[in-house]
Amino acid sequence: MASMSVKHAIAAAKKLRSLQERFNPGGSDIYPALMGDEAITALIPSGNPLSVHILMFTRALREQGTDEQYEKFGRRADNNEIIGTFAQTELGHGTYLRGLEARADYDRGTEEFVLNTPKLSSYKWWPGGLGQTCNYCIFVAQLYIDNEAKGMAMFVVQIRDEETHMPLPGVHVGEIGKKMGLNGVNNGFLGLKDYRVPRLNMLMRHQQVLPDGRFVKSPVSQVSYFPMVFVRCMVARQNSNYLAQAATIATRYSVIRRQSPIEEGQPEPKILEHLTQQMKVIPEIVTAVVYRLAAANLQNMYNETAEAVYRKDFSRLPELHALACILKVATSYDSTYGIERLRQACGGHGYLTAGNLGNIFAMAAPACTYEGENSVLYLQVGKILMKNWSQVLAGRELMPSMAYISECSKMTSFPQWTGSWECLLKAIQYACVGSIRLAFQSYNARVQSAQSQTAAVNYSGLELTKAAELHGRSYVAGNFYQQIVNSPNKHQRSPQFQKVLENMLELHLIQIFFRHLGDILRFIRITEDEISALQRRLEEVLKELRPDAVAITDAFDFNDKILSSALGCYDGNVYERLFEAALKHPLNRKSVPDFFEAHLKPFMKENADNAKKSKL
Ligand SMILES: CC(C)(COP(=O)(O)OP(=O)(O)OC[C@H]1O[C@@H](n2cnc3c(N)ncnc32)[C@H](O)[C@@H]1OP(=O)(O)O)[C@@H](O)C(=O)NCCC(=O)NCCSC(=O)/C=C/CC(=O)O
Ligand SMILES: Cc1cc2nc3c(=O)[nH]c(=O)nc-3n(C[C@H](O)[C@H](O)[C@H](O)COP(=O)(O)OP(=O)(O)OC[C@H]3O[C@@H](n4cnc5c(N)ncnc54)[C@H](O)[C@@H]3O)c2cc1C
Repeated sequence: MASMSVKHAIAAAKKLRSLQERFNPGGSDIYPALMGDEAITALIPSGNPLSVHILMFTRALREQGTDEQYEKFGRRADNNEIIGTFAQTELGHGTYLRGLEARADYDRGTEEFVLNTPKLSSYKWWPGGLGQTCNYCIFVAQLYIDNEAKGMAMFVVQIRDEETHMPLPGVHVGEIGKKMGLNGVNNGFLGLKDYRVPRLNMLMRHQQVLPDGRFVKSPVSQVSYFPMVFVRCMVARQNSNYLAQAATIATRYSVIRRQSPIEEGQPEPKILEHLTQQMKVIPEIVTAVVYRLAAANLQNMYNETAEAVYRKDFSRLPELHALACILKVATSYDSTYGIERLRQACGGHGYLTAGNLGNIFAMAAPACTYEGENSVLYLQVGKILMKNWSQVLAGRELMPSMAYISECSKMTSFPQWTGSWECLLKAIQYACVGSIRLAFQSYNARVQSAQSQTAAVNYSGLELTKAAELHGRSYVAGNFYQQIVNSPNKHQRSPQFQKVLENMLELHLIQIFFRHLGDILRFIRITEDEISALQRRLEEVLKELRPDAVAITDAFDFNDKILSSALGCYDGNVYERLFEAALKHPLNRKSVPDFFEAHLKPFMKENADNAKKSKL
């Protein structure tokens, strides 16, 4: 599987390179890299072994290396002359980066770093492509000068000979084993023993070790985390894509499959005529659209921040970090939940490999873990919200994406309930700010009672993660509302299209309202009649969107090859394709399977003989 994936990945990378040269010669590299990875990954159901090379190795060289280091390593990496990965996680540490055990000791005598993974738990473990594909990596290690720890640093390390691909002396490298999915990626392990690299192999754009061993600290230590921020932004886009693929498959299947008359004596309807089926499928279509728009917004913010960081302006890093965490978590959680719900909406055929929904789930699910495990990133955002609440209490202005927190903090009570979109959006924001206030009271009480900040974060973790989740909902719903209601290009839309968008906004806001009804009722009084009215509107808007469901998913414009699903093909010939896939199964090559003579027949004969004996 790995070699097939590498072959496909190389072919796709070549194709994309030629497309880029044709349509976007010398254009900005960020989009093709994204498109390249998404397109290659979409074409290789077992995952793209070049993904981390495209998304992290080349980017880290560009953003963390000096211009000279980019000339030496980055150009060759961008041109796929060398293939690398991002080797940060270890067998014993993934989340707590300050606990990483791999070490780089500076030898001023030879102006080299001596790299070691001192224990088994220090081995790098997980990096994509590390097992068999890569001949280089970015090796993340704790920097030591005269045995004094200086923090994390990144090193360009060649791990295999460029001609023979043999592991170099001092390198122990291989594949970590079968996974739930993405088995074409050859995630690997790497051990280094007294492995020497020249001083200039340490990426030194933001921090330096001078020849005599003097250390020049980075102006902002967190900028070394920037490669992860990029991938978090990319995950938001990638996982909304996975959800859109699953929604396309389930929608198309739901208008082909007929089952269970709604009226006695009537013909069996398409299953999408059942209201409960509409509730399973249509909200996921809308969620995919909502996250695609939010991810596009975040990507723009990343690009702007990356350019600012290049100019040594680090001011926008904290807001980008918070939003990248929020969107990476919300999109990966909601897409994996949504893909599984869509699989269940396709009955038994949803469980067939030929439907491809299981594989889409297996591709989407690890995003809840990699690039920062979701609960850990929610805690990050919870901490940031605590800091911003202190700013609110001090009357200071907040970052733009948190401005609503200041506004809501000034409200002594929630205004008269109207049920309008603005009312629903404000309700989610108001519940978020209420949660932040409660979390802050708990957190602050702990700090006041002499708990350390780290301990107070841990013991306030449930309230911090709730506040973070509601902040994510507020940001995503607010972005969708702005794009539908206040977009500058709204007048260019036909009234029919605007109506479809508004129906999607109505559905999204009502769905989020019901999903967080408990969180909202904690801070806002809403009567039973007002809630029942929203229930009616939910049923109504599902009915309104039903005729547009296929058109919206067709607009995602996934080629049948990308969907790779017998249930979701454009021509709708589901049963023919399911049967065609079944007949291709190796077990159908012979009428009598080999195991009959070898196992089944003796087993049945033995049982028959025993039965006869017991009768005698
Ligand atoms: C959990 C983390 C963030 C903890 O960071 P740490 O420095 O240990 O401590 P703090 O939480 O106190 O943070 C200090 C300070 O730094 C700010 N900050 C943290 N992260 C960032 C960031 N990325 N950008 C900007 N600022 C950041 C934080 O807000 C604090 O600011 P103050 O103002 O309060 O001082 C860290 O350990 C972490 O990120 N862990 C997760 C590790 C991870 O993401 N690993 C991914 C490995 S690569 C991978 O998975 C690849 C997958 C392949 C694929 O995608 O296919
Ligand atoms: C498919 C895949 C691809 C990957 N590719 C790469 C790669 O290319 N390069 C790379 O370097 N890494 C890669 N990783 C590793 C990934 O980044 C780590 O798995 C991730 O950072 C989590 O670290 P961990 O697995 O060590 O879990 P741990 O950090 O051990 O966490 C385990 C669990 O403990 C809990 N936990 C941990 N810390 C806290 C906390 N502070 N508060 C509360 N709970 C906590 C969480 O529930 C967490 O799920 C990949 C992982 C996967 C699954």
